[in-house]
Amino acid sequence: MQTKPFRIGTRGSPLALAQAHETRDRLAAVHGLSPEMFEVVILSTKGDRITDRSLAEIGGKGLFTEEIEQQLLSGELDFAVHSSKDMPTKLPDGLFLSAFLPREDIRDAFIGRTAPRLLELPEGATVGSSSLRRQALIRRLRPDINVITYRGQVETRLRKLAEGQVDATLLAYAGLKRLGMADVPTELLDPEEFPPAPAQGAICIESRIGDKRVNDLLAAIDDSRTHEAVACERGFLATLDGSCRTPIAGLAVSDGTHLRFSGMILTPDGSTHHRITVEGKAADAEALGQKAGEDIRAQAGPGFFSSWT
Ligand SMILES: NCc1[nH]cc(CCC(=O)O)c1CC(=O)O
Repeated sequence: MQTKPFRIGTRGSPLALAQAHETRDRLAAVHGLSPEMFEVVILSTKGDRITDRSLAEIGGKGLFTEEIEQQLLSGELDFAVHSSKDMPTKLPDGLFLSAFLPREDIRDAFIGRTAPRLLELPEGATVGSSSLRRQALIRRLRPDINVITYRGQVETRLRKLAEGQVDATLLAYAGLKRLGMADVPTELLDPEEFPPAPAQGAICIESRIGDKRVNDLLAAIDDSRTHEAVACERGFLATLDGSCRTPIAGLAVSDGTHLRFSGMILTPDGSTHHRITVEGKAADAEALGQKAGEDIRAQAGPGFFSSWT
């Protein structure tokens, strides 16, 4: 039997730690293991160290994952826990997303200081968000709003808001709930009008391909519906060459047999957008997402994408 603890890699933010602890607790419970059989190893990533520039400026890909993946590949870690939303669509050779926890609420939360709802903000109000998707969606609904880049951990963003640096901000409701801050939002945005980022609200586990001992352990907590939904959303993102530079939204729902995906792409100024919906077998999740990506690309035409560069 295994005697050395499994080493779990995570970032050190309160949200990352909450996610790693939830994963550890689920694994311990399902396998009847003591929590001491899991050691949570905290690593700092480039994304944690650079907080004064937007993710798009730094060049989003792998910012929150690179250091952790190196340690997975070298065998320092057995697996890593991430927000699926932060994962590049292409992983390093030898690694894969082996399991997904049951998805949290997928909605974006609006936290308003000078008005409780996005559409009620005063003319010309300032909203802080570093996400190009949120920036574009805000501008689509409220072109008068001044959107400013706004990064840092959830706690930092809420402090800046309380200090009056902005009128409002947006955060994933999932993260707030995991931090015990479910009552912070003043509005939960309708996912039809304000669709989430691909993979929002889903915790994933990354591990080595072929590491049977670890992957068997992880398979026991994999939520297959979340796994299928995120595979579809990431297929969409990958086909559109998604990085943090692109305003892309997408949400799939799987009932285990059937899957339905809706995606949206916008110009960064929110003036133009396209939507797509596809349905099919849950088993074809990734291919369905890719097809949605190809179809929306054709629908939008090449002129649309010049706004992204
Ligand atoms: N690095 C940003 C990030 N990655 C995952 C989450 C939230 C949790 C989730 O979507 O699972 C957040 C913060 C936010 O968008 O508010």
